[in-house]
Amino acid sequence: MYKMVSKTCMQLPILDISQPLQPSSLSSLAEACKELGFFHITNHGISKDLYNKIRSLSEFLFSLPDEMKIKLGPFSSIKTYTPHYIASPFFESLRVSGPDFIGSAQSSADVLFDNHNPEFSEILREYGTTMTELSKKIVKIVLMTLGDAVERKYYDSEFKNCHGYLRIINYSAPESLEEEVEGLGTHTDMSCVTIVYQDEMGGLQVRSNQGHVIDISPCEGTLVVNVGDLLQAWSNEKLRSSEHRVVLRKPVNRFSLAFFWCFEDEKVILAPDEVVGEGNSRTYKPFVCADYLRFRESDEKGKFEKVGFTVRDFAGIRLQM
Ligand SMILES: O=C(O)CCC(=O)C(=O)O
Ligand SMILES: [Fe+2]
Repeated sequence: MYKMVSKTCMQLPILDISQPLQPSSLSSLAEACKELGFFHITNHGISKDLYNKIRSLSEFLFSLPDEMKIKLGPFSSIKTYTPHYIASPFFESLRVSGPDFIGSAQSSADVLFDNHNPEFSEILREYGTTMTELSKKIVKIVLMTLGDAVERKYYDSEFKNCHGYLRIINYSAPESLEEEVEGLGTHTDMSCVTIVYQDEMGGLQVRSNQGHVIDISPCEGTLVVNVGDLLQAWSNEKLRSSEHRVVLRKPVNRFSLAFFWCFEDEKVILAPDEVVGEGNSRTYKPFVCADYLRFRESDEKGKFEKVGFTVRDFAGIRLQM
């Protein structure tokens, strides 16, 4: 696995997602998507109040005994819960899948709560539908960074069947704080784009092209967006899916919401000629989305999105020197 060695700080572009795109924003965004694959969005429509509600209801859920939570997975039929020690000793998460966010949240809540709890599923419906709309907007804008015609020509034909799921993540507080610990190991995301609501703790880090570790510090009112493996492959690496991780530095728990926007399972991912560009070679073989997801989930090295078995290892074409 790659060792994160040196640290640098960097200001990411902040995109106002409520406004029509300005040419000046497009150029800084194009640069960010190409170099790092990370940027911030603001005026995204998720209030602090909505986040706090999800946080307090989820914290109650995560505080339940392990024998209750384990009824939600990973070895039960429902498989929405990832317990500690799969990704890291500090990490546990609950998955809520779209497009029926209400049904998905309710099916987890029904197992855990005796009495029907409509509030939990209702706020997750609100979060999920807002994220769905944001993801569509973000994909359109990211495609525009590849040229205006790319978005017009390919959004409807290639991206209209995308779907999303939310991972509610609870990082428990580390006890000893002699040095920082890894809450989530270095990985790339198996998405087209990911939208993360991180709390004020910080700790999200990304590795740049040059191998520098960059802190994605929390920035009031903004969400973090990153490009995932599916879009990296579809764009013939014109868009970058960067390795990132989460470190814990303080003896308090960290809470984040990560929303993954993905191609449909049966989609064949192949960069269009226009995106590859004349004179360039294609760097990925065509592949079926679900086959890649299975590759990541079934292979020991690919477990929980560990680096070493990513989309490049799966479908990358090694260019002859
Ligand atoms: O918790 C975070 O801030 C990021 C989580 C993440 O990278 C992931 O779930 O893929
Ligand atoms: Fe991630």
